[in-house]
This record gives sequence, structure tokens and C-alpha cells, in this order.
Amino acid sequence: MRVVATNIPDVKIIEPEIFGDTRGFFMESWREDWFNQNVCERHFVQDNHSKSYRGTLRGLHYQTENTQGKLARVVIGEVFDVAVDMRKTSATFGQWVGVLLSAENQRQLWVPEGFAHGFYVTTETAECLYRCTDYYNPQAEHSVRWDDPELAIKWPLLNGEMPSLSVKDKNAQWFKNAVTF
Ligand SMILES: Cc1cn([C@H]2C[C@H](O)[C@@H](COP(=O)(O)OP(=O)(O)O[C@H]3O[C@@H](C)C(=O)[C@@H](O)[C@H]3O)O2)c(=O)[nH]c1=O
Repeated sequence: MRVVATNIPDVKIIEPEIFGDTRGFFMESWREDWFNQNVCERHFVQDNHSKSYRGTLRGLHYQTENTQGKLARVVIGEVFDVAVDMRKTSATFGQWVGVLLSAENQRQLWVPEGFAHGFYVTTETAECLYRCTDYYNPQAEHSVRWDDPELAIKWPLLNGEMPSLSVKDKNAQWFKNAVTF
């Protein structure tokens, strides 16, 4: 496994070592000892798995209690995965990282606590798995608008079409009005 830096120092890309042979491949997708030594000390308590269709955008989500760090990867298809720094005391407040995660590249994105997270599906379907450092708490959940010009996230929108969103995400807050850390 190897860590790749991003333009936000706390956000990391992880590239597992993939052992391919005539049967297919093998990889260690998660090791607690390696993560604690090479990324940061964390204990994960919840695993999530979602399937989405082409053009779906989920996000940008975060919780202000039970604050979640998330380690995301994709097992079917491809997504453009985004982390936005919501920590107002941070040097990178309001900045974002976007990375293509796919079943092919097997990249993982570490989205620390204090970041909003979202992804956009660029293939027919995509199945995304992510482990979280704290539990789901819908009372403390917030959504920031994916298309906020202040964030100016460069989503790779297919044919420039509007993404498919949940009702919650259609009614998300502008970044300037959003609760921060
Ligand atoms: C996130 C979540 C949802 N749910 C339920 C609530 C709801 O009925 C249904 C769908 O929830 P949502 O519409 O919030 O799902 P979704 O829009 O996929 O929300 C997720 O988006 C990505 C980007 C994240 O980073 C996650 O933390 C989470 O916020 O699943 C849980 O039971 N546990 C959970 O941890």
C-alpha cells in the first residue's frame, strides 16, 4: 500500500498493492496497523455500501456531532469523489480535493473529520464502500450544495447534464450559510 498526497495535506489517497494472476487479483483493502502508521490513528466503527446509477451525485455531507472520518473506495464502476474542508480555522478552509475512484484503479480516499464528502457517478452503476470513524447521526447531518460557485468544484458532468440528486441534496445549504467546525 502507498499513500499519495493531495493539495489538502490532511486528505490522502491510498493505493493498495494489487497481486494479479490468471485467476484474477488479490489485495489487502484495509489494514488497521498500516493505516495507523501511515495515514493517522483512527478506529472505524461503521461500514457503508451504496449503489448508484450514472449521473447520480450524493453529497456534500457531514455531521457536526459524531463527526465522521471516511475511507472511501469503489468496487463496481467509477465515481468522482470529493472532500471539502469545512474547518474554519484551517489554512485550506473551503478548498476541495476530487479524485476518480474506480473498481479498476482501486484507489481509496481518506476524508478526515471536519470535511464534507460527496461523489458523482460516471459509469452505468457504481458501488461505493466507505468505513466511518463514528456512527450515523441524522440529527447532526448537514448537506452543502454541490454546485456552490464559492466552492467551484469541477465535477466531470456527463454531457454537461444536471446530476440526479436526493431531495435533501436539492435543498442543501450554500457554503457561506453552512455550519462549520
Ligand atoms: C448515511 C446513512 C443513511 N441511512 C439511511 C437513511 C436514509 O433512509 C437512507 C439513505 O440515506 P441518504 O440519502 O442520507 O444516503 P446518502 O445520500 O448516500 O448519504 C451518504 O452520502 C455520502 C456522500 C456520505 O458521505 C455518507 O456519509 C452519507 O451522508 O439510508 C442509514 O440508515 N445509515 C447511514 O449511515
